[in-house]
Amino acid sequence: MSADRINLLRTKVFDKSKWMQLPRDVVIGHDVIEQIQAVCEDLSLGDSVLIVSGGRTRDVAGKRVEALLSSSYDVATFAAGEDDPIETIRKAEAAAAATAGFVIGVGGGRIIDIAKIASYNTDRHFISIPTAASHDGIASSRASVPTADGNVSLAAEPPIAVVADTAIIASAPHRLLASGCADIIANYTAILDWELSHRLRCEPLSEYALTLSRMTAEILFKNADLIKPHSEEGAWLVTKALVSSGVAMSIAGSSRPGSGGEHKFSHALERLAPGKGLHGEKCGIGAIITMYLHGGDWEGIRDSLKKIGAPTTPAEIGVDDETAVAALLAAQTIRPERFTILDMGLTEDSARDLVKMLYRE
Ligand SMILES: NC(=O)C1=CN([C@@H]2O[C@H](COP(=O)(O)OP(=O)(O)OC[C@H]3O[C@@H](n4cnc5c(N)ncnc54)[C@H](OP(=O)(O)O)[C@@H]3O)[C@@H](O)[C@H]2O)C=CC1
Ligand SMILES: O=C(CO)COP(=O)(O)O
Ligand SMILES: [Zn+2]
Repeated sequence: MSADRINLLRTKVFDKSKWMQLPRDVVIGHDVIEQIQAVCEDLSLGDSVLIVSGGRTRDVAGKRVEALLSSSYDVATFAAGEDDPIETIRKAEAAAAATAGFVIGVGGGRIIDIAKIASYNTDRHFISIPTAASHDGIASSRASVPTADGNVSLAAEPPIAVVADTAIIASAPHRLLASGCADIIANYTAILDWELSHRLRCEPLSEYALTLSRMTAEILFKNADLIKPHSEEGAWLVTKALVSSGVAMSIAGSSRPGSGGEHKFSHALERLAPGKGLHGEKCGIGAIITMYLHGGDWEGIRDSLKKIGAPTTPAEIGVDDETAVAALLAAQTIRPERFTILDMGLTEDSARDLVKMLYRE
C-alpha cells in the first residue's frame, strides 16, 4: 500500500514544503479537557464538529468531550472500531465530509491518527486530545497507518490545537507512558543518524530542529526518576517532550529529527512481527543497538529505558532473536533514501552478534 493511496480525497493542494506548520493552542494540565469549548471558540473553527473516539477511551474522555461541546456545537461522533485501518479512515473521512467543520480526535495514538488523516484528507482542521502520551504523533504532522505489509508513514498536518489532560494521561496504563518516553529517548539516535547523513551525504540539517529534538531526549533522560506509574508530574513531563518533538519535526519539515535507524528497525518489526509491542517500545529497543553502533552510551539508553519501565529486549515484546536480526537487516530496505547507521553494510553475522551481546536481560 503506497502512502498516496491513503491521501486520495484531499482537494486543497498547495506547495507547503516551505511552510512551518505548528499547533496554535497547546493546553497541558490537570482537567484541561474542561477547556475544550474555550479552545474551539478561540479558534473559530465553525459550529459543527466530528468527534473521533476509541473503544476504551470513550468513557475516559470521548463522552466527556461530546457533553462539553453539545450545548454550543452540532456534534457528530465517530467511534473507531478495530476493523481494517484503511476502511476505518475512509469511514471517518465520510463522516467528516458529511457533518463537520472541524474534527477532534480523543484517544490513543491510533485514534489521533485517524482524526489527523481524515481531517487532512477532507481539508479540515483537527484538534488532538490524547488520552495517552504514547508517542509524538499527538502533536506532529506525521501519521502512521498499519497495513498488511507494515505501517505506512504519512505526512499530514499537525493539530491546530492539542488539549492534553494530564489527569487522564496519568490514568492510562503505565506501559503507554513508558512507550512515549522510549519514543523520545530514541530521538538521541535519530539525530545522530541525521548528523551522520549530513556529514557523509550532505543531507540538509536544521540545527534548530536537531537541538530541540535532542533537548526532549535530554530532559526525559535526566528526569527518568520522575516517570512513575500514574504520576501526573511524569505525564506532564512526557507530554511536553512529545509536543516539542512534534514541533521539531514541523521545523524540519519531516520526521528526520525523530526517526532514524531505530524507527526503521521498529517499522521492520511492524512487518515481521505485527502486533508485537507498542511503537515507542520498539524504537527504544532499536535505539540500544543504533547507539552502540554510533559508539555512544548504549548502556545509558538501556538503563534509562529500564528505569522508566520500557522494554530493553525484543523478548520482552514477544520477538525472538532471529526476528530481531531479520528486522535489523530489513531496516535497510525501509525508506532507503533516509540514510542511517543501519545502512552502512550491517552483515547478518554482526547483526546476530549485536542481538546476542546487547539484548541480554
Ligand atoms: N503519528 C505518528 O507519528 C505515529 C503513529 N503511530 C500509530 O499510532 C498507533 C499506536 O498508538 P498507541 O498510542 O501506541 O496505541 P493505541 O492507540 O493502540 O492505544 C493502545 C490502547 O490504549 C488505550 N488507551 C489510550 N489511552 C488510554 C487511557 N487514558 N486509559 C485507558 N486506555 C487507554 C487505547 O484505547 P482507544 O483505542 O480507545 O484509544 C488502546 O486500546 C498505531 O496505529 C500506529 O500506527 C505510531 C507511531 C508514530
Ligand atoms: O514515529 C515517528 C517519530 O517519533 C514518525 O516517524 P516515521 O516518519 O518513521 O513514521
Ligand atoms: Zn516514533
